[in-house]
Amino acid sequence: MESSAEATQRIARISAHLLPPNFQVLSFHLFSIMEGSSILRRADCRAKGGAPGFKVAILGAAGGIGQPLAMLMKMNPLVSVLHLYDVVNAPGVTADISHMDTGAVVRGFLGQPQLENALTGMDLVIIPAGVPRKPGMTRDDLFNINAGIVRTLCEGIAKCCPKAIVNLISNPVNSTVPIAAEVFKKAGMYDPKRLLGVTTLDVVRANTFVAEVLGLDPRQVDVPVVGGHAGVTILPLLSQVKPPCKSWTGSATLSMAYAAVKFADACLRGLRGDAGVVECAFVASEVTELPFFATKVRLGRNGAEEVYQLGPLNEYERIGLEKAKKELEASIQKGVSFIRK
Ligand SMILES: NC(=O)C1=CN([C@@H]2O[C@H](COP(=O)(O)OP(=O)(O)OC[C@H]3O[C@@H](n4cnc5c(N)ncnc54)[C@H](O)[C@@H]3O)[C@@H](O)[C@H]2O)C=CC1
Ligand SMILES: O=C([O-])CC(=O)C(=O)O
Repeated sequence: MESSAEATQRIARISAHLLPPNFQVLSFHLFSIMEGSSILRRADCRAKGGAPGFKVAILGAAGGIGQPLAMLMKMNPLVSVLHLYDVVNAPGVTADISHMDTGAVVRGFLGQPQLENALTGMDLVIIPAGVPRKPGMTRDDLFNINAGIVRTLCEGIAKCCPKAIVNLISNPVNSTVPIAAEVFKKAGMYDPKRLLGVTTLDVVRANTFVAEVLGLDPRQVDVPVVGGHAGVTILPLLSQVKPPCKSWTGSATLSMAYAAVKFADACLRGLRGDAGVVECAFVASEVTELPFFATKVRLGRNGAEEVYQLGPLNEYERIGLEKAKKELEASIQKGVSFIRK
């Protein structure tokens, strides 16, 4: 099989035939630099021609969600710099993604000693780091491992990019968001608008399933999903589905990466100043008596600039809401106590 070095030389030879003579020298020069250099050098080469845009870091970038998420963010025209951090395999994933001929410059960061460099200067930090569920586990079973991981990563954010918008994917989201909030409070930089638990997968799923039942294009369906992101706390408001209607395993990685990108893109459009960017997210909230709750939020230059009320609920949804709040309260408290203990 052709090695990557051989492939690079072959592409260089072909390009040289296709390019005008003055570009041929440049082409060989560039390819020899690329082949002999480190991953970081490759990224720096491209940085000179990099597109304007936002700086985004993915923490846990080598995982089941992290890899497709990194690929999709590399394709996002709003991203100029993409930092890929993980405790394993970050260089390999970075090398692979960096060969995509899109505008964003990609840089890889491996292990705790490189966390601060990964985070410095970032506008948006997306966190899919941590262990996923295995069959038979609840999301809360992940708490013991993921709570510590999220704490460490958020301490890094507090130090290196305190103004960044944070999209938290690691489960259990109902507890990891309160953990992040407590870490940020301790560091004296907590801004509730900038911390968002990603519940987009619930919306994406609800849109897809409802569209299937109604025979519609899922892109035309909008199901608000409120509450939180676990069991009974996930409350789709089917009475508020748009367009209005009369009737009605392992852990996700690819659809979650899609959902994470949909949400991150909305955050970046908000940062850019676009009007009317609205998504569901698990945020600090006064919509119920609980300190955090997932509802529709309007995303702007400062993050979640407006948190929307629930709107009218039917009887079924009101009962669901009470169940959701009970479980959510315990999960939030568990996260808060983890840091305050
Ligand atoms: N919010 C949501 O809707 C969803 C959340 N999830 C959650 O996302 C998380 C990740 O899931 P997968 O990607 O499938 O898991 P995975 O195990 O495939 O990937 C996790 C990655 O995190 C890395 N990691 C572990 N400790 C780290 C640390 N201290 N710093 C940086 N990276 C670290 C691992 O090396 C691995 O590459 C899980 O907690 C899962 O439950 C999954 C699906 C949906
Ligand atoms: O179920 C899991 O463990 C992963 C997750 O949050 C989801 O797929 O909604």
